[in-house]
Amino acid sequence: MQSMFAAGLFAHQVALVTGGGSGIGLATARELTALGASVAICGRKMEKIEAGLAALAADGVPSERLFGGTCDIREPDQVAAFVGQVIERFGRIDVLVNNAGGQFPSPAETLSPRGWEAVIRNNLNGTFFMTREVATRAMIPAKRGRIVNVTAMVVRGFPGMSHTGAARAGVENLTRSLAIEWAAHGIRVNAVAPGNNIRSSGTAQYGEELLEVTRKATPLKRLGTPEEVARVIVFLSSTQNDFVTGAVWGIDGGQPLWGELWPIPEPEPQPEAKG
Ligand SMILES: CCCCCCCCC/C=C/C(=O)SCCNC(=O)CCNC(=O)[C@H](O)C(C)(C)COP(=O)(O)OP(=O)(O)OC[C@H]1O[C@@H](n2cnc3c(N)ncnc32)[C@H](O)[C@@H]1OP(=O)(O)O
Ligand SMILES: NC(=O)C1=CN([C@@H]2O[C@H](COP(=O)(O)OP(=O)(O)OC[C@H]3O[C@@H](n4cnc5c(N)ncnc54)[C@H](OP(=O)(O)O)[C@@H]3O)[C@@H](O)[C@H]2O)C=CC1
Repeated sequence: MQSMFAAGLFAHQVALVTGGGSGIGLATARELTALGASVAICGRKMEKIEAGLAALAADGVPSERLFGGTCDIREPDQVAAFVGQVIERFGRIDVLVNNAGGQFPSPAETLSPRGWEAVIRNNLNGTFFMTREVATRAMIPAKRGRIVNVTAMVVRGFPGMSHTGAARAGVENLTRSLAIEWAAHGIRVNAVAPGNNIRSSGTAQYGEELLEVTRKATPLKRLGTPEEVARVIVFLSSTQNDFVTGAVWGIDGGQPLWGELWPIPEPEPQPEAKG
């Protein structure tokens, strides 16, 4: 497909995409490499990273512009080691896409403390560890950088997944704080919030039935694609948008504006107040 971006827009630039072995992360890595970037991808499972690197190589990206390895973003030591490898390999990091994340459905009342913590660590702590490492070691010294945090559509809360709703809202607020703190360093920080309606390797785990529910709750009456989300991420990653910072960009087919999101038990009817 023809790109909406100018050829060579990311030539001589380096991007680190967490969770870049699958789904939205891989679609972002493909768009960035097609535009000339060198890209480093990481995830917990090496098979996924190898599959991602193979897909990028099959696109025709030369191996000298690709790097991948395992890194659990929840572990500060692994984050430090991976970022060090990327800097050693490419010498710089211009773009960080914090895309890695995920959770499991659970009613709040039965969430165990460990379950809550697992999801907060995966989505909020991990994003912070990676962001600070890349900023302090590559972007602040270079006085330039663009960070894009992938969150989720949480403006209406996230009933049934309150842990991830809280974590993603935390990332959105972190986005705003760092956009201000690091403006002086030439670093822009933005977030992209996909609707909970993107057909990907991630949502495949939730099953076709739930995807159909979420499609029906979307005014545009279809699911989004990882490539559509990737184009918003790439737009915010480019130097063509240097006046955009601290923003949260939704890409959701209008989902937050309308209707019931998905079925959780309906609240009980309540008597009207007397006076
Ligand atoms: C209404 C919905 C609308 C759904 C609407 C559909 C739209 C969805 C939109 C979003 C799409 C995406 O995000 S796409 C991305 C999709 N991918 C994912 O979501 C998978 C990501 N999940 C993971 O990576 C992991 O499960 C992760 C969250 C990090 C937790 O892994 P850990 O190894 O840290 O966890 P463990 O050590 O195994 O367990 C830690 C605790 O968490 C609990 N725990 C772990 N998995 C659990 C599970 N499936 N169900 C219950 N509890 C679980 C355990 O019981 C433990 O608590 P104790 O028992 O007390 O010890
Ligand atoms: N698809 C959708 O509708 C929506 C997606 N999102 C979010 O968008 C992002 C991408 O999702 P999507 O592409 O759909 O799903 P995927 O499951 O394909 O992508 C998640 C990626 O993150 C990696 N990852 C997860 N946890 C960690 C970790 N602790 N450390 C390092 N890597 C990790 C996974 O690799 P590995 O398992 O090997 O670690 C995987 O490659 C996620 O944050 C997701 O929650 C948000 C809203 C909606």
